[in-house]
Amino acid sequence: MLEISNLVMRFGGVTALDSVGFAVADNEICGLIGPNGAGKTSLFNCVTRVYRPDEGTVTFNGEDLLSARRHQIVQHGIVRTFQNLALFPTLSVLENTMVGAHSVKKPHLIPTMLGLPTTRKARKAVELDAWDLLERLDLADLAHHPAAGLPFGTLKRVELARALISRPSLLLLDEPAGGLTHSEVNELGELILQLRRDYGFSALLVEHHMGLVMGISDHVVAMDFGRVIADGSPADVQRDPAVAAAYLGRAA
Ligand SMILES: Nc1ncnc2c1ncn2[C@@H]1O[C@H](COP(=O)(O)OP(=O)(O)OP(=O)(O)O)[C@@H](O)[C@H]1O
Repeated sequence: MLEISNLVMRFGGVTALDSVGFAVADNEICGLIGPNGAGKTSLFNCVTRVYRPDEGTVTFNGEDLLSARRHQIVQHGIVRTFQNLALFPTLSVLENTMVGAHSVKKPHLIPTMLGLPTTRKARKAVELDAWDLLERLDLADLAHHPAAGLPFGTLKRVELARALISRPSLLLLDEPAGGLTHSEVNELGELILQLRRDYGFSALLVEHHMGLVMGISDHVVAMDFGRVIADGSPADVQRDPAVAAAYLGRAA
């Protein structure tokens, strides 16, 4: 589904990505790990067209993603969540969820939310869909609560709802476990697996929490200094001496 090949990204003298290549299959959760500075965020930013790589190709279902513009990525069925969340604090949980539908099929939704005229029927359909997701994510009781003031773990679920309303075929999850407690991380892992069963998507999961990555990934790619140093099953990558050396090297 997603194929990354020979990707090179340089920032002045720093080579953030050095001939990176790997693939994510349909309906697969692919964990992307590596110590700080390994190049994970740069890779995410190339796939979502925030950055334009210097060399290499990224294709999604056979289509060249690098020729797409940044705002077109979502139309390819690719949606990303953010490490530090990217919700609108004054909008309600329901409205934040509905915003996710805007960029794909309903470009008129934002004017609706701002009180400008648009088709009421279209808004209603998106709202019903949002309610379904909120029920599914145990957020329905908070639907009219503003995002501001809600616990971090709850906001992470709101972000998932917003990502899923566009029914992505590829979800890019940027450190979803960051800031969560141990039990919240376990619940999040279960939730991601359940949501994949219910909605069907592939995911590329950048994560430092090894328990989560190894627990839910079908396949793990490890990076260090901009290169892929291991690519295989969670068990194989965990046992790989190059991976252990990369983490120990950084810790020393
Ligand atoms: N915009 C930028 N300008 C200059 N250098 C950058 C930029 N973005 C990343 N880099 C450099 O590229 C390398 C890879 O960084 P990147 O953020 O992709 O790593 P990472 O694996 O996501 O790290 P972390 O786990 O800490 O988020 C690092 O050396 C970093 O300093």
